[in-house]
Amino acid sequence: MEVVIVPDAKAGGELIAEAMAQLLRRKPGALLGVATGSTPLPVYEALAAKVRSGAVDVARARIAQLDEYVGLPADHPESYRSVLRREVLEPLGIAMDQFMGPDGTAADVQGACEAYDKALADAGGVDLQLLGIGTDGHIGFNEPCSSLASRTRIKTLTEQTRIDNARFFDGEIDQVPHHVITQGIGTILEARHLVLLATGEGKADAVAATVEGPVAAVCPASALQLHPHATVVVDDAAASKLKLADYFRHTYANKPEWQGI
Ligand SMILES: N[C@@H]1[C@@H](O)[C@H](O)[C@@H](COP(=O)(O)O)O[C@@H]1O
Repeated sequence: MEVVIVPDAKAGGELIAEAMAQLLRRKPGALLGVATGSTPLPVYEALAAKVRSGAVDVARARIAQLDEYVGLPADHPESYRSVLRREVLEPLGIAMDQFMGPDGTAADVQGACEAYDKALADAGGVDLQLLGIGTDGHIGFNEPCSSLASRTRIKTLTEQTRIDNARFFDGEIDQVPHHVITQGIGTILEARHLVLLATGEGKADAVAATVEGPVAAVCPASALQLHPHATVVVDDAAASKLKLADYFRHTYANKPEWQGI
């Protein structure tokens, strides 16, 4: 696992957008796994700026969704499909037919989950999966004690996650669905490169448990320790509880040859 400590969210966004741009230059049809939440927004803004300036071409890029609420109509403004259309696809100029995600409105939810895992595999797998992290250490919507081998499936949100996400529903927790579909941890671990971005002091405990704690289902993000190419990008505030912060800073500053993350 590589830990990169950046001064602020904007620098983290730029670093990850550049990694995505390098991937797309090598592999124009790459499948990018994207996350929702506030944290990844600087990544999408930096990548859109690169598209506008001609630094990268996303004409053949494909986008895969990480998770979705169950029961919200697909055109609900806070369905993750709508959020990603607004925050990723439209700014990048990527058409919906280059987008894939689980169907949160399916009558057969388990069938939709299995179909999504198959669709990801049939698409050749995710090349780079961007992840945020919940205050309880969740990735996607894999809440604490999710199996580290889990596949895409239905999950029940914790009260804390519903409180955290109520801000997207006019501050009303009752509007936040209880159930979600999420790529499983085993599914996420199949992506070729995992990039987790965490910013702000509120994520410091979760980041410390992810990076320096044991691999344990109680902190689902700690599963990144099992992945051969995982990059954790954190700002100073989110890094504030890392015991090895000085080592991580020193290592990154002295990378012998800059090869991206
Ligand atoms: N399912 C999403 C996660 O993918 C995201 O990482 C998390 C943190 O969001 P934020 O970045 O807004 O803190 O929120 C939701 O639970």
